[in-house]
Amino acid sequence: MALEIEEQHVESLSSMGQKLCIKNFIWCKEEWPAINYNDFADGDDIPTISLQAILNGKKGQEYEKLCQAMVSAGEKWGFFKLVDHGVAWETIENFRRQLHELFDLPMEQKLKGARSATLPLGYCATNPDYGQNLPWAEILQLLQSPQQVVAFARKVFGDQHQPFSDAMIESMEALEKLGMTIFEMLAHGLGLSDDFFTKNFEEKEATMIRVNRYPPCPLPEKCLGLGSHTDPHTLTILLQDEVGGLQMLKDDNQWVGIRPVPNSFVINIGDTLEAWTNGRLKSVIHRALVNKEKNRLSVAYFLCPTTTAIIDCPPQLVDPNTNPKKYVPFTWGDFRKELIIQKRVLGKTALNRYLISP
Ligand SMILES: O=C(O)CCC(=O)C(=O)O
Ligand SMILES: [Fe+2]
Repeated sequence: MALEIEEQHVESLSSMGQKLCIKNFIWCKEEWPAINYNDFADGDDIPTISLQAILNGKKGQEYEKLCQAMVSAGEKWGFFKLVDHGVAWETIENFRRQLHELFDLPMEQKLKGARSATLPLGYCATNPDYGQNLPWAEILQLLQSPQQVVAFARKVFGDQHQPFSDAMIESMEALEKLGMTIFEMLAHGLGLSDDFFTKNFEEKEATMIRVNRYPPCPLPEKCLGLGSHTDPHTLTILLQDEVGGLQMLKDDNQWVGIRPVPNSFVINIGDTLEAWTNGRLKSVIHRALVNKEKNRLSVAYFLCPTTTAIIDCPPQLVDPNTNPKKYVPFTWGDFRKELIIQKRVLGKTALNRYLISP
């Protein structure tokens, strides 16, 4: 019976001419999840931060408290949930609807916007770079570039591209604005000038969005939507739907599910921000599980600095005795090149090359 399942053709993730079976997606045993996609340990969840008190733009005592709370969450968990964040929920709902419509199209039509062999931008069914341990996911990656969004949408939808293009561009703009607010708050909470990070984000097109849609999977105990990894960028704003499946690895080496909350974002620190803050803010390993019944949609918005931005931790975050400088300065462009060559990042291997004493 088990073998029969493994021989089943995976239509939703097989590109044209490719015939993938479930067994192609089975991960090595060490990676098999021991807890389910919908297991959430109450009390052990990441902190929730509400921006309600500062939505009117006033920066009083409440602002100080929130900045501190954000930094503490970044230090202890590397993750937090953000509610009352100021992004109109209709914008997000419409975006999600458009994304589902895209993924619901016949494979043939989606492949009109397929990524090329050299640039990981566009649509792909699972990830062809991986060879083994294939992610059980359809993926769309695009840069924050209205021209690129429209070019992609035109390939897939032709003259009917406008609703998709508009929804994608509007959401990217809202996420960018939210990202800058978070960066200002983190800088403030760390005792840096408020624009310490944001002034390095002038090149909007450096930022990337990845949409993951995980189809129902007949063998969720042996497959993964996305294997354990850290995000190499600076900060991720993640939108997950109500299904659940995102898990993070706590410092006691236990996986914990991040319970979906309506109208919220999950924010996590990436490797580059960990280096930028000399290890104060933590980039934490996480993964996405799949399930037997439901499609799951998640959108990861990876904030990336300008190509020439120099990632160098400020002196305020270095103490020669207790916390010496951990990384040599590097540019985002240099690190990004490494990431493209390396293709699959396991742990923080790409960043390790900048460690002062590995
Ligand atoms: O699907 C999720 O919840 C996680 C996605 C993620 O970690 C990523 O795209 O980097
Ligand atoms: Fe991630």
